[in-house]
Amino acid sequence: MTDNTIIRFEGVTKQYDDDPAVLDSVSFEIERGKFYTLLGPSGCGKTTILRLIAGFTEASQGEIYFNGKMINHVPANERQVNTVFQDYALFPHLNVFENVAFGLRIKKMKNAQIQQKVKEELKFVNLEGYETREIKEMSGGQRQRVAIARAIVNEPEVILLDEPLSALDLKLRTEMQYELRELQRRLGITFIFVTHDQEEALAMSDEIFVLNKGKIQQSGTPTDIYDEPINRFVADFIGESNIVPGKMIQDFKVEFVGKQFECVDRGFNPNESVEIVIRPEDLEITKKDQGKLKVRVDSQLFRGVHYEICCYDEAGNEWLVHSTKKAVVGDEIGLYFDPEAIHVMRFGETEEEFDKRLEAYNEDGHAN
Ligand SMILES: Nc1ncnc2c1ncn2[C@@H]1O[C@H](COP(=O)(O)OP(=O)(O)OP(=O)(O)O)[C@@H](O)[C@H]1O
Repeated sequence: MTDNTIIRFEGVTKQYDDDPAVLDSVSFEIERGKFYTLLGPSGCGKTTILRLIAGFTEASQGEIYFNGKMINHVPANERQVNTVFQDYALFPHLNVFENVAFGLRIKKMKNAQIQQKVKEELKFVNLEGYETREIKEMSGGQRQRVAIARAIVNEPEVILLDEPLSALDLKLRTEMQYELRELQRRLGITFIFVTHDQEEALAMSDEIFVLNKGKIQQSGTPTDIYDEPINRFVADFIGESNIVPGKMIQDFKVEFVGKQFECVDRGFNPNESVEIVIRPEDLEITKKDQGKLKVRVDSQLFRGVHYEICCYDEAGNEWLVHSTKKAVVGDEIGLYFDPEAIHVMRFGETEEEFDKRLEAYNEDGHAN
């Protein structure tokens, strides 16, 4: 734990009745002032983590700390957190000003002070002049900003955001991603953001926790997680991946599709079975005899920036390639990749073991 830790989960389990645990002994730390994202498929437990932090539900086991103090039994209204919900949960019968002022009125703040604070926050989220507007007269993006103003007016130490952008269309969603990130930087407070959209998570976060089935699969910066996924689930969930079975012959030598390749990984047992990941953008198309692998082009789609080319090797593995070069469906072509493009994953490795192996590897001067 560092001095900068604001929230800490220690072996937190959440279980309803006799059902399987929704969260299964989850431990993590959240540092002050950073943008965190909880990322994972529907039902993996993201919202449950937010609800536990906010105090809307209690842990079945384990401890939750806020600023070093155990808060398992502290009621929601005494916690220094505010939540922005997916549907914003604005009050439709109150105008913009009163929606933002709501929390301050409950705290019985003086009217003059409320006027000043609400005005300030509305300016902060670019809604100056909208004070008397009805909520139904506001667009999706504007409602979003009202919800954020309502959360920050209480000066919480942490803001929890539960899929706040999911109701917006793609263009507005992208705009709001920039806006939210910028807002977090200006405010300097901790944001914990929930999404099942991996691109959104990669674009916005300082740190990502990837969840599946009630467990944190991997935590790290967007580049850590993209470049060094810990297992098949993470590799598949974060971006598109080619994943094939392989064998680690010895340090820096791996075998897959019946061939041996130079790689940059080490620390495995000789001939250990592994899984290999190569990202589609790390594969280059060559003439059929000039690549490291021979494949047949099965289909091709133009995606604007690149072609998405689907190929199969002789063993029947699918290879997805992102290339600015066009291929011909039915042709045999070669695929070239650098040793650094090969990422080797160990079966059943825990995050701790994975981090240790990576650390040892980086200390040896093989940092990438
Ligand atoms: N009150 C409850 N009683 C029983 N089961 C619940 C309750 N609340 C949530 N669950 C279950 O807990 C699991 C995790 O739910 P949670 O809302 O945390 O998932 P999520 O990752 O946020 O999913 P989504 O992206 O769909 O919102 C789900 O299987 C859900 O059905």
